[in-house]
Amino acid sequence: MAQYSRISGSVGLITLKSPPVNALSAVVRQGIVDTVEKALSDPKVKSVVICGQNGIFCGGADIKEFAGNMSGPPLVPIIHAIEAANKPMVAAIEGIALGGGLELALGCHYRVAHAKARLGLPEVTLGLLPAAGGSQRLPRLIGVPAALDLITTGRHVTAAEALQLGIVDQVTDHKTVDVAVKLALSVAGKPLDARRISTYLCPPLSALDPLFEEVMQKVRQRARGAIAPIACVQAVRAAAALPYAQGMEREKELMATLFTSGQARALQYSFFAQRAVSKWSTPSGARWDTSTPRPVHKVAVIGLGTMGRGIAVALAQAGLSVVTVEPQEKQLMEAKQAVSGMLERGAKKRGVAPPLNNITYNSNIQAVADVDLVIEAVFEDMALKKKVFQQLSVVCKPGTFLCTNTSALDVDQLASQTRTPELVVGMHFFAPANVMKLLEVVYGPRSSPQALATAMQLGKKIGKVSVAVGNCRGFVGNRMLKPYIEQAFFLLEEGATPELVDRALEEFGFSMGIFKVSDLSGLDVGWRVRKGDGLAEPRATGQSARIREGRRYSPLGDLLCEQGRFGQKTGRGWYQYSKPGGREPSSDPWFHSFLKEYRAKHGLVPRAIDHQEVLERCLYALINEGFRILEDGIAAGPEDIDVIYLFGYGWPSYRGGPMFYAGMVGLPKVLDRLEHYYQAHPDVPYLQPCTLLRRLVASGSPPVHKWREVIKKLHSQL
Ligand SMILES: CC(C)(COP(=O)(O)OP(=O)(O)OC[C@H]1O[C@@H](n2cnc3c(N)ncnc32)[C@H](O)[C@@H]1OP(=O)(O)O)[C@@H](O)C(=O)NCCC(=O)NCCSC(=O)CC(=O)CCCCCCCCCCCCC(=O)O
Ligand SMILES: NC(=O)C1=CN([C@@H]2O[C@H](COP(=O)(O)OP(=O)(O)OC[C@H]3O[C@@H](n4cnc5c(N)ncnc54)[C@H](O)[C@@H]3O)[C@@H](O)[C@H]2O)C=CC1
Repeated sequence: MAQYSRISGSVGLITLKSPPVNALSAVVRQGIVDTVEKALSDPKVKSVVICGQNGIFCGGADIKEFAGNMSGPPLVPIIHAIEAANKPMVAAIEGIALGGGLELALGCHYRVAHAKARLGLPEVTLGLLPAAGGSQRLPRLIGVPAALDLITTGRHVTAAEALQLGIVDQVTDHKTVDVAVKLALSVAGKPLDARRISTYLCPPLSALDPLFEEVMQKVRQRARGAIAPIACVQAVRAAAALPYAQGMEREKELMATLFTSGQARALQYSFFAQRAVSKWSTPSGARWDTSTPRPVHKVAVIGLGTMGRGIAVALAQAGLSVVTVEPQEKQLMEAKQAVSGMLERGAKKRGVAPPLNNITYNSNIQAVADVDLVIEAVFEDMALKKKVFQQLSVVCKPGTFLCTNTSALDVDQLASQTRTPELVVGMHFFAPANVMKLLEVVYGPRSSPQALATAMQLGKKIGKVSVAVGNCRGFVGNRMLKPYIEQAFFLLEEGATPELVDRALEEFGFSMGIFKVSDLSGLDVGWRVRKGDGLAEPRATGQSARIREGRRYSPLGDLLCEQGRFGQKTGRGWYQYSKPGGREPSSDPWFHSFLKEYRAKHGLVPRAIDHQEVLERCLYALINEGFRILEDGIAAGPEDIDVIYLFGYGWPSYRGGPMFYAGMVGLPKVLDRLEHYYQAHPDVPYLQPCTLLRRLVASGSPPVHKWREVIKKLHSQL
């Protein structure tokens, strides 16, 4: 709703009231219509201030309404009426003015912002464009280049930047409404024609066509198949080229296409999924709202390799005190230099002082005696990790939470090395740990709700999207990756090339295909794991090299590693590079003839493989494992899996994550294709459709937000 009052004798005050972010729901929009009418018809009122309650101006349209039938008065005529008003309208922006919230403010004649406010048009991140006049008014106000930047990226700007760009007229540290009222009093009765942004012409540009061509090319490249950023450019182009009324028609037309698109549905699902995962629960009944985290001020990081360095940086940047331990003297020195460099570069970007003093560097584990929480990041070696956990259990003060950054090992086995297994959880970061947003927080059977709550809270504090997951080999993300990679290897055996597989995946929207990713992260990583599992050893004579434990196996990755081809680091892998450490992959004739020989040796007759088969086999195998994870209760719901893939594995955001994508494709189709491929490859158990998928299809393939009911039923029957 919106509340109306008259203050300082002649100022009408309209307050948006719709917690938590004063979104523009149908009721709020109706409230604005009614209160604006009241203010304009009251002869005592000479000017009007619009603000939001609880220090928040407005978070934009109510995104939940987009999924249903939109009712209530539309926003565009409301904003037109505000702009056309014959009394000055002033927006008092506190907290946020986002999307429709900023568009509402742009309809006002004046804008005052609090110094801590953030403003932006983030519609593109929801698969939309600013269609309440934002794409037409912003370029008229601040010029085409700056508007293009804001609208195509959706980035928020601070009040200071907004002032510099000309979005707001005034920034204040004081009470924003008071300052806005003062301004409203001072401009009462003054002419308003020059304050109506829709009447402006965009600031002239000398070469409009080349500018838009260049921007479009850049945006297309960055969008990797997303349609909203392209539509945003087209809308701004209309603002630059057409009179306002025609520009608005174009904005409406473009929005109509986006509004009903699958991409918009996926991105809006992902917005709510991100928020849903913070409301975690476990099969044993622990929940986010009944578990109290303990405050964490001082954290230890054990092992300053690739991961330990990034984790230490993320912690220090969030203001935590960090104690690092690295026994190798040379490694310690190198790490100190690398960490300081990362902190300095990060601080320069953010315009703050580098938090170098937040970190101490030690070679002795005794240094961690007084920390609140430890994150172990030593080599992926169970025996070593066990030893470290035994030491930590002795050295740390009572009550210290002990966390491991293992990517796949059993968290419970590590817990059993300590005297306090209830304080042990996994905190699985992703490389580079100071950049990647995802954190899997892994609870074992003995982890206490408080330990889980504390790790989740710490994740939030350091800016991660944290997802609580159960303990199993590879947890959620890496467990699902295994069948995906395996299918890619099998496709090579059957006739595909790394180039073909990668192209199919990149056209789907991944920034890199699986073979390029493998070259980047190093083939030796998986090789070591397979060797640890006894899979990568050469077979005794008579045993097939392509069968392990009764299942199909591809030794292709192992064979490359035996040749010293570890990917980018050695300059050779699935592709070739100009030098060790080179970044640009190119097709490698050596690999192609090696593959030919390999197929001939194993009697494999290559066949033509198309993009559809690549996508179906790789992605459906991964999705099937996702269903198994839900069946096993390792992830609480499909949103958890989707968020993990969106933030940790480069899944294209406009496809909503693998489980959402399965729903979009249609569960019966996914089931049918898995059945087809399993029939063709009965020695690949990952392709056998799992019970939950069958059960969902049998229940009429409900939408993704209803899956939890089916999962619950399935669990109660097991
Ligand atoms: C606001 C935030 C920055 C706050 O962040 P934080 O404090 O971290 O809190 P959160 O946990 O994120 O959020 C708290 C709580 O609030 C919920 N929430 C937040 N924002 C919204 C919102 N806008 N709508 C609904 N709910 C919201 C959030 O979900 C949390 O609740 P919980 O899930 O229960 O925990 C941050 O939240 C944020 O960034 N929010 C999103 C801001 C945003 O993106 N705003 C833009 C929205 S889109 C918009 O404004 C567009 C318009 O206004 C255009 C209007 C024109 C529409 C025209 C439609 C006509 C189409 C014609 C097509 C015709 C087709 C046909 O022919 O049929
Ligand atoms: N590299 C990656 O992309 C990811 C790795 N991980 C996991 O993170 C952990 C660390 O991996 P990386 O950083 O890649 O390894 P790394 O090999 O780069 O670094 C490991 C570090 O641990 C140190 N170390 C060894 N024994 C130690 C001890 N007893 N005490 C203190 N430090 C000791 C080593 O000297 C080395 O500096 C592993 O469990 C790995 O599986 C998790 C996510 C991603």
